[in-house]
Amino acid sequence: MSGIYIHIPFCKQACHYCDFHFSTNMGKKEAMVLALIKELELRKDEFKEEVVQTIYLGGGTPSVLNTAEIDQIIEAVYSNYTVLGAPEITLEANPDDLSKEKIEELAKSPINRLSIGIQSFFEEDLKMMNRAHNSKEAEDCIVLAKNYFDNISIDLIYGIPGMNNDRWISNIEKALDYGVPHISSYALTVEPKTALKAFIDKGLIPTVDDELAEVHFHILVEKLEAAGFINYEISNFGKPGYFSRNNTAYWQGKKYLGIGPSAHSYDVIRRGWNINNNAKYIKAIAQNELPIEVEVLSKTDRYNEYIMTGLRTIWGVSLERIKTEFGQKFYAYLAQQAHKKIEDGLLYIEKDHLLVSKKGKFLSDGIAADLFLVNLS
Ligand SMILES: C[S@@+](CC[C@H](N)C(=O)[O-])C[C@H]1O[C@@H](n2cnc3c(N)ncnc32)[C@H](O)[C@@H]1O
Ligand SMILES: C[S@@+](CC[C@H](N)C(=O)[O-])C[C@H]1O[C@@H](n2cnc3c(N)ncnc32)[C@H](O)[C@@H]1O
Ligand code: SF4
Repeated sequence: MSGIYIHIPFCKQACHYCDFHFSTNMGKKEAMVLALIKELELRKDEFKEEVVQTIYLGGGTPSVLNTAEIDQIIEAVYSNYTVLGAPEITLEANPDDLSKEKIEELAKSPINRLSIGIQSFFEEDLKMMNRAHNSKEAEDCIVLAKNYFDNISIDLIYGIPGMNNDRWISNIEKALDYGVPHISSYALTVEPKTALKAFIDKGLIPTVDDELAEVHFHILVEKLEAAGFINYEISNFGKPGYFSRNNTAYWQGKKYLGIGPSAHSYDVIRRGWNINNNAKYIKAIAQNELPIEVEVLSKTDRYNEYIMTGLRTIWGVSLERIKTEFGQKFYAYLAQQAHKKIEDGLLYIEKDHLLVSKKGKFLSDGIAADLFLVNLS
């Protein structure tokens, strides 16, 4: 099982909180599509033993591409890689791009999973975050998309300053009313060098309140679980049969190739990062150079990575795998570090797997960090 991630580095406008790589200058869109296709060709040997099971167009905003561009990119995957018979092919889309015509066209393309960046159904939140869509577009696009796509996910953000519990509950209830089978939901994070950070520093908007985010997270888990969703990863909830195969492969440590500026790649022993500059990326690819920085992962890096991702998921960390893949020294260290957290009710062991309890869930990244190793190899 392996996946290909393709980063589309353009957005119509910058959301105040976002530090992902994108440009609002669409002038290079055509050249970028050609460069992405060429990178797919240049890197095909890295995946010559692999069967691609998921293709994910993320961003940035992939829905700024027209369907001919989307088709060309997916075609380049098929012509250079071995692709499973029925792969999951996701497109991240923003509501303001999803007109009826666009959705109809997308439905004719190979895309079979639509991940829509709703974030909130409320005008106040959307304005505060500087989203390009309004609340009507947020609602209309789901109704339209449901006529053409079965596998739909929406993204929602919580812990937004000014968002009280009632507004957050309404957002969740609207998502449930629309009957989407998958929801990804993130706590608003204040990233350095974003407009959000500058506004908070100047006192123009209240700071993001961690306690509010934790309350929102627990409301989210309770409501979605009651509605039949499984919280299969801290930020991801799916009805049975609708877990994201792409994300699941990441969390289970499968290989993936990241194409496009800022995309990262992983092949179990190495991690690669593409340059996060559109002009430099296009120039390098045109010269048949891969603008990628590669880091070889030590055993300790791989252990830390497995602890971090494993504890975020319902599959947990396999103690057997720790013993066989990393050895007795790693296992003994983990057992010793986990002991206190098990006593405190933050972690538990079930069927030889270490898992985060309900009490520990919101804190899972911090709990994982306490189990990290620094220098064993
Ligand atoms: C990078 S966006 C790409 C997809 C699309 N452009 C969109 O906005 O939905 C993927 C997800 O990351 C979320 N995200 C980005 N920065 C975030 C932040 N600082 N805090 C919480 N969520 C964030 C977005 O809101 C979105 O749901
Ligand atoms: C994991 S995705 C959000 C999940 C998604 N809404 C879904 O369909 O379930 C969040 C963002 O992570 C980023 N991302 C995912 N894989 C990446 C990769 N290999 N390289 C760079 N960015 C990546 C993209 O910006 C993407 O928008
Ligand atoms: S959240 Fe999505 S639309 Fe907003 S700037 Fe980031 S990538 Fe672009």
